Amino acid sequence: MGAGAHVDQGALTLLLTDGEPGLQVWSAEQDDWIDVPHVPGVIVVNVGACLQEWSGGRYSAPLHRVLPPRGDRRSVAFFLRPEKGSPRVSPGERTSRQSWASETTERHANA
Ligand SMILES: O=C(O)CCC(=O)C(=O)O
Ligand SMILES: [Fe+2]
Repeated sequence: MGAGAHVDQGALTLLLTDGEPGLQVWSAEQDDWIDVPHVPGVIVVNVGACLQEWSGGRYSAPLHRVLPPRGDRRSVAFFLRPEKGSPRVSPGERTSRQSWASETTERHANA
């Protein structure tokens, strides 16, 4: 199954993939999608919208997607994130991890 362009909602995502291609990350520099290489045994660490917010933008949550795979594709993701619906304090405002993720995805889309 594929996944549309998004940023992960939480703080960190740890991802194991099986080598079947599909995962891509957006490169503003290249103005294009880039395949995330599969390296056996390597765990992909992805910054999510919460960590971006907490770090004041020092770490940025990358826009990524998963193309519909041609064959069987399996991935295992561990999401480190605040409990659903729990409010988080960011400088000056109170907002939820979901709205950070939507805002960040939107910002990427309009960049
Ligand atoms: O399956 C993948 O490689 C990534 C999935 C993903 O981006 C997600 O679950 O947030
Ligand atoms: Fe994701």
